Amino acid sequence: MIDTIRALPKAELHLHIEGTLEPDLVFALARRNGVQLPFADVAALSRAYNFSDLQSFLNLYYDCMAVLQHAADFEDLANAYLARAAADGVTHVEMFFDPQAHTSRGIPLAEVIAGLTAAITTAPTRHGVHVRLIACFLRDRPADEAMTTLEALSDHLDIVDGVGLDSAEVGHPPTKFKDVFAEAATLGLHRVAHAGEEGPPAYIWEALDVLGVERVDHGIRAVEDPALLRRLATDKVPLTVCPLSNVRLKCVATLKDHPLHQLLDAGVIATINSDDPAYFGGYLADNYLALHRELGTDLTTLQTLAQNSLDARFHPKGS
Ligand code: HPA
Ligand SMILES: [Zn+2]
Repeated sequence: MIDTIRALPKAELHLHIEGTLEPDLVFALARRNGVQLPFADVAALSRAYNFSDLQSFLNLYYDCMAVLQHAADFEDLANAYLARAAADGVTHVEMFFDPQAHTSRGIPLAEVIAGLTAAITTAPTRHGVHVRLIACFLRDRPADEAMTTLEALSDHLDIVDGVGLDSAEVGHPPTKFKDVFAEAATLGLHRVAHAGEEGPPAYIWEALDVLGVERVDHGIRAVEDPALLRRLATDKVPLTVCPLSNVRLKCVATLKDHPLHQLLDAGVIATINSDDPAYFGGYLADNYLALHRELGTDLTTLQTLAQNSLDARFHPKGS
């Protein structure tokens, strides 16, 4: 089955490049950059991958980023991910990155973008993968900081063509970023937002109605609201669902409890994605395989999910 899954052409539309930082690369980059880590070795770090919720993951996710210092680190990180994605049959990635997680540590935005750009421009020939960037604002930081970040991003619209919203969801509703997303729309940027991962269905409505998002990241709590399911289905707003992430962050108790099939039965366009694969126990094909094994998702449905991911791209021709 894994070979059949890998052979399906697919897009990855919900992937945080910082979430592809594997423990061995954390230690290699720490050595290269002289960064002191609070973990003795790879095994000790791996043992910390036992999360109770989104925040417990975010704490480790931000800590590990300390090793990302120079453009070459971001380039190596992206190349390592793209090699794995290509092996999984990924042909197109709309890749998230978190500018403020780096600028707040004193790493210039230009350094981050230079490294990612180096990997992205060689990706079609090196990995057979087309890549675009979506810059996510950290929703637990002030909205005016997001606006300043957007201004800085406006110098890089050749490679960044969308904005998103991530980090700690509950207590930080989409409306907080109304003005930032309005400005992003004026700049011609695509708009997405994490909503309904831990937060309530009301946050998904806000993402749609206040931020004008074209896709919803996660969105699984839409199953609690029949009117919202009808809205997503009628307006054909894709959800970027991340099954292994939802289990690891305890948004669902087990994969058997995952609402994917309810979403599909309601006519919602769902796609499958790996979110932060280094932290959540699997890359894209692992997510498809886990659905098949544990949720009973049949091959026809897996094919539909893969096709949905291609249809939900912002850049259908891979440009
Ligand atoms: O799944 C996520 N949710 C919110 N913020 C994030 N930042 C990286 N991954 C995530
Ligand atoms: Zn995410």
